[in-house]
Amino acid sequence: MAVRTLLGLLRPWQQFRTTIITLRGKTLVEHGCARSMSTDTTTDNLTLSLDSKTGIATLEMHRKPVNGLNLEMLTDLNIALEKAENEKSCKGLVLTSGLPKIFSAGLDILEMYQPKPERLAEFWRTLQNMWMRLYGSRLVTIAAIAGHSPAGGCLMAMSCDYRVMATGKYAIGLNETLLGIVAPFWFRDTMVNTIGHRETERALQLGHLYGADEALKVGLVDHLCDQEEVVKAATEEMSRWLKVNAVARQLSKSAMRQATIDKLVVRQEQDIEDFMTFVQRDAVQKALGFYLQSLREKRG
Ligand SMILES: CCCCCCCCC/C=C/C(=O)SCCNC(=O)CCNC(=O)[C@H](O)C(C)(C)COP(=O)(O)OP(=O)(O)OC[C@H]1O[C@@H](n2cnc3c(N)ncnc32)[C@H](O)[C@@H]1OP(=O)(O)O
Repeated sequence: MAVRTLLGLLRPWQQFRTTIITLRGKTLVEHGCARSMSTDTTTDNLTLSLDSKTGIATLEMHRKPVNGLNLEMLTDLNIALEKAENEKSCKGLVLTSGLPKIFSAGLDILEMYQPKPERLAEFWRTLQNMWMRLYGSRLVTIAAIAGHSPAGGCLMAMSCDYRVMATGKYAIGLNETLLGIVAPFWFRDTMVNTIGHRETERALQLGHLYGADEALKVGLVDHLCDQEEVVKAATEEMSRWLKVNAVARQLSKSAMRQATIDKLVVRQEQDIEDFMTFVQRDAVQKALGFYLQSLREKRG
């Protein structure tokens, strides 16, 4: 009972580790690595490694074919982010992809199409927790985007402190309306905080996917470079951020972001209910089915 009361005082994402272990009984494959201070972490979906000299961790997503965010991938992301956060020597995190031409295709649509209600709720809660953890991280977070980054992929990138994107034919943005769905309020808030109200309003209604040049112009990304240079450029930028007094920087970040996170904290359960009601509507299921079909047909 005492433990329960104590857990109740913690923020949802602080409770997460306990939840994962209790609900999913999931353990990660861990192995020592010469580069890391303690251990590196590899799962089917990602690798987390820490450079002990610089204090910079790299979180590389590699869930084939497109880094679609399903429940297991989101769970791994939460565990990896918590691990980096808790490692005292870790100061910054580069979020990137090990797959060619893809940062992340966003949410795995199969999680939302013909879903099982229990899993659907857990999926959404795990996504909420991942966003709160990443957006509110004490670490300097930089997204190294060397590929497409629609919807949930764009959310992850926007949740970082800085974005480096590859020049080329890649697209980034919140394209939910193209699927016949609606970006939830905390996706929208994150975009407003990144590129401003008017540009977000336009982008959301149109489901606009920005090319790299246009994304730079509106401030959706901060720097462009060649595909091969993306991680290097992110790491170089990181060293500039790490020169700033960490406490002052963290307090400034929190002053800018905490109110946005708190909006979801107080509405987390309602948001899960809203999501479940919306996604299970016949019209939405139909639209998702058409969209999946169009993706498959594109391949021929
Ligand atoms: C009130 C509150 C309300 C709340 C209401 C609900 C709010 C929900 C918010 C939603 C957020 C989201 O992120 S929704 C997800 C949005 N994501 C997208 O629209 C991306 C769709 N994908 C693409 O555009 C492309 O795949 C892209 C990423 C550019 C890569 O193109 P490529 O040519 O390299 O690859 P493809 O051949 O297209 O894809 C390879 C395979 O991966 C599959 N695939 C691609 N993206 C996928 C995806 N997101 N989920 C599942 N599967 C996907 C394809 O079907 C193919 O499957 P096979 O043919 O079987 O091999």
